[in-house]
Amino acid sequence: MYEVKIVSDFAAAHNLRNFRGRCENLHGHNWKVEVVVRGDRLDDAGVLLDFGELKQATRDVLQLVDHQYLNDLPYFKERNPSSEYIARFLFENLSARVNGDHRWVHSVSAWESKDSCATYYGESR
Ligand SMILES: Nc1nc2c(c(=O)[nH]1)N=C([C@H](O)[C@H](O)COP(=O)(O)OP(=O)(O)OP(=O)(O)O)CN2
Ligand SMILES: [Zn+2]
Repeated sequence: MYEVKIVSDFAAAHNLRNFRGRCENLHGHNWKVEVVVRGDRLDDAGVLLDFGELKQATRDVLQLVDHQYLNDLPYFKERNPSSEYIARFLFENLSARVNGDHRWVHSVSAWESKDSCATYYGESR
């Protein structure tokens, strides 16, 4: 099994509904995002997935959330824009772009601060 990982980031505002305390108020974070892709076969160049391609796919997906008020996005109308659900949103959108027969998005981690992170792994693999 092979694994590649890239990191990226985005900035956004949110507030957490039904959350006890100050996070119910409008505020923002600079999220750091880690994307892990796994697979069992390398291409003719000996790579699982070009880092550049993965970074570009990640940037494309991050455009959906960067500098947005996350609560306004349809995905977060019924789900709180917690780091857990943000990681899941990114995972689902990236999987649609990156997954193939021999490689798949394994996890997406959303670091809300330098010491707090949530990770989504998906359900099928
Ligand atoms: N599991 C999760 N816990 C929390 C989330 C989350 O997405 N998943 N989000 C928040 C809020 O976004 C909040 O903005 C975090 O605020 P902060 O004050 O930084 O949180 P802490 O209390 O952990 O900060 P310390 O200053 O380090 O105590 C909260 N929780
Ligand atoms: Zn927050």
